[in-house]
Amino acid sequence: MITTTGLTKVYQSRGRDVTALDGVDLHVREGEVFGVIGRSGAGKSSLIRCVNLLERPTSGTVTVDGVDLTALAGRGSRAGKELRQARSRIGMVFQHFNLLSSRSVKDNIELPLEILGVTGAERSRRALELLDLVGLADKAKAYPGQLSGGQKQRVGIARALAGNPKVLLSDEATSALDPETTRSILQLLRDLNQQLGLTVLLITHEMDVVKTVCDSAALMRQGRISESGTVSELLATPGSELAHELFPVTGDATGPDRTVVDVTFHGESATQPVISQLSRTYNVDISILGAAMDTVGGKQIGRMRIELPGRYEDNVVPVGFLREQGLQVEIVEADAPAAVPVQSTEAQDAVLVKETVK
Ligand SMILES: Nc1ncnc2c1ncn2[C@@H]1O[C@H](COP(=O)(O)OP(=O)(O)OP(=O)(O)O)[C@@H](O)[C@H]1O
Repeated sequence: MITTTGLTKVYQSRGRDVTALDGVDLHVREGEVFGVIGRSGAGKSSLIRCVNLLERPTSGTVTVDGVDLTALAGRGSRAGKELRQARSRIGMVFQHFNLLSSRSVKDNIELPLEILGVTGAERSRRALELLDLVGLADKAKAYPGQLSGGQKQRVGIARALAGNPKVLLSDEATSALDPETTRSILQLLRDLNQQLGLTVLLITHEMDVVKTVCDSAALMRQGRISESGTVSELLATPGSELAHELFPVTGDATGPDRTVVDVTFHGESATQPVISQLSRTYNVDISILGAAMDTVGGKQIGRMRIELPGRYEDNVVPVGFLREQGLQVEIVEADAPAAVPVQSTEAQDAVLVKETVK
């Protein structure tokens, strides 16, 4: 639904170039909630603003629902109209809501429809329908100043949906809200995604947002996407930073000559009693050093750090058993908190582990 290729944005600031986006390739599938996470200054806002051409990319392309927006930009007044039409199929929600304080809630929602030239009666019908959809049917006549932050954001979301968009862009939509209101707004985005088949691209600096609502995620750093994929793919990627942030586990070996293993459970494997099977099959005592279990997109996913007696060389077979159960397995280096990715074959395992585990 959204594809960017080689997206680059260079700002001119006080006579020097600031590269905010440095060749971003992004692929957001139809109907998914896709989160881009990164620290302040990573380029997230630039990315989302380039996706709907609020900001003109320096180079690269943006395609939304099959339309190359970058080709429409800058082609004079006719192309401007095409671009405006394409943009009306992309809703945007802002961190600080951007509501007009002098207009009622209903009139705020009608604004984009006015710009699109929709008739008064139709505008009114649509605004009331949208207010109902976001749970604010009784606030049509209220003014933004009379609403809570969460209610303002609901109005912002209703306004973003006025043009019947297929895509919703969310620029830190919950950053100004308290945790409980954040949850309710994320739930609303999820409901809209499912009810309307809406594709949602959101940017955030909060891992909890990704965990709560996203099907897929990308990590952004210094204007680049350093990793991306569905949550399941990320969890299955050895050494994935996002996976570790989503499911942090800690715990040190209880002594020398121990094998510490991070095991990730998702899908079917999450409900199988693999640890007790492992213990019984190989007559090995297993200690749990740390664990994080959660539900993501309705699926149970989790990560556990376990310890087996003996060095890795003594545990190649039990570790292989875990892999055969469909689990993602990473051997943890003795002194480092982060897991060391282990390659697929046992021979590679041994080499890598010898290099990293003393
Ligand atoms: N209009 C601008 N002019 C000059 N530099 C800019 C402009 N907008 C952004 N930048 C710079 O581009 C880089 C990326 O900024 P951007 O706002 O996209 O990051 P971000 O990840 O959204 O950060 P934040 O969460 O703090 O908004 C930063 O170095 C920023 O200072």
